[in-house]
Amino acid sequence: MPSRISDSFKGQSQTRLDLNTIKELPESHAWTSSDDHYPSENSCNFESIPVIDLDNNSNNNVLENIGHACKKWGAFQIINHNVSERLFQDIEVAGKSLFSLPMQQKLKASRSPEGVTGYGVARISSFFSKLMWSEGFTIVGSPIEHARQLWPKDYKKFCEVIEEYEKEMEKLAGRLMWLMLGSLGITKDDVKWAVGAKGESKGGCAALQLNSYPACPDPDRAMGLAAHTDSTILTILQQNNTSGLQVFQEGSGWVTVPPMPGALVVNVGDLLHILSNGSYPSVLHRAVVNSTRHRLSVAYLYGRPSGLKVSPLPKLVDQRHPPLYRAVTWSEYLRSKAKHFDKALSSVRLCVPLSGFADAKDHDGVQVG
Ligand SMILES: O=C(O)CCC(=O)C(=O)O
Ligand SMILES: [Fe+2]
Repeated sequence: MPSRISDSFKGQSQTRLDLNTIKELPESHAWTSSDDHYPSENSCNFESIPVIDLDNNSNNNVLENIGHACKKWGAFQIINHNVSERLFQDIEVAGKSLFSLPMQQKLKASRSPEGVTGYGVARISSFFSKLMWSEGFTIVGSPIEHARQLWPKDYKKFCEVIEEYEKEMEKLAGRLMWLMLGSLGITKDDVKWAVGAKGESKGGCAALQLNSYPACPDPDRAMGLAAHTDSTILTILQQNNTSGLQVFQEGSGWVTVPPMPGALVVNVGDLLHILSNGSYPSVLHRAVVNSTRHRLSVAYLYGRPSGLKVSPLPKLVDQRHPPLYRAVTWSEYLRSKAKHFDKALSSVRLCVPLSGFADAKDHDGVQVG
């Protein structure tokens, strides 16, 4: 078992296999039905996560809809979020230009064994015996260092797009956090650490994760990204008009989140589950692959400055609702995740709610990333 978060990033050499050119699924990537959450396990498509219109002028009840979605699903899609279609196109072009580079070039920007950023296999790979059908690139802040290694003469456009995308996502993530907390009756007065001296939202700490899933010769036996929850407050995902994301719902199993042009997927992460004192489930999700289309996804992973403690918000705690988790800093939680993986939440848990979890389940026993 790895003991530090960086340990879970190891395994760079496996990325030398170029998934874009392989014609037959190698044994190393062939999941078997004895694996937890086998890729072709039944998925249900009747009902999926709600779509919420963020347009301030529309008459819908945004707070109520968001609260309901967070409690029932831990995820929802948003439209009218004010992020331009042009920026979606730009980030897609930037991601595709990165992943279509020759393998030798991509490896120049490899995540180092101690590092967090750069090119490599899925961060959760070390917890599984089979490899995943994907490659990724993680960015925190400016990507300039790695971009220079990838395109020594021509890295500026990539950096500009990434930085613009990060800026837009930071604004949107702050807005979403207050909406998600707001529907629990939490205001800025209740969360002093998230508000600056002038009442503005203090920026969180975030990472941008580009994921590439090449078309796969045997998609029923391959896994794009195995089941996990995010160690974030919330995640905002763009899934480039190609289906692949699935969320787990007790009773329904794996539910496909259909791509909608221009929409973004928002999901609750482990830190918001803790802040909400268990009211919001941090949804278990995964990405499956297909035989014809390359899929790119862009995840904005929104957390907290690493030294700040996160604990159940006092307003959500009373005699009938004792605090379910102890206070943890983001960095402490990430270390716990790297070590305990699917048991990270229970490693900081104080007790189980009297009524059981509001969410589908406690995540013990399933893979969490
Ligand atoms: O590609 C997807 O649909 C999911 C990506 C994801 O879950 C992640 O990057 O954490
Ligand atoms: Fe995720």
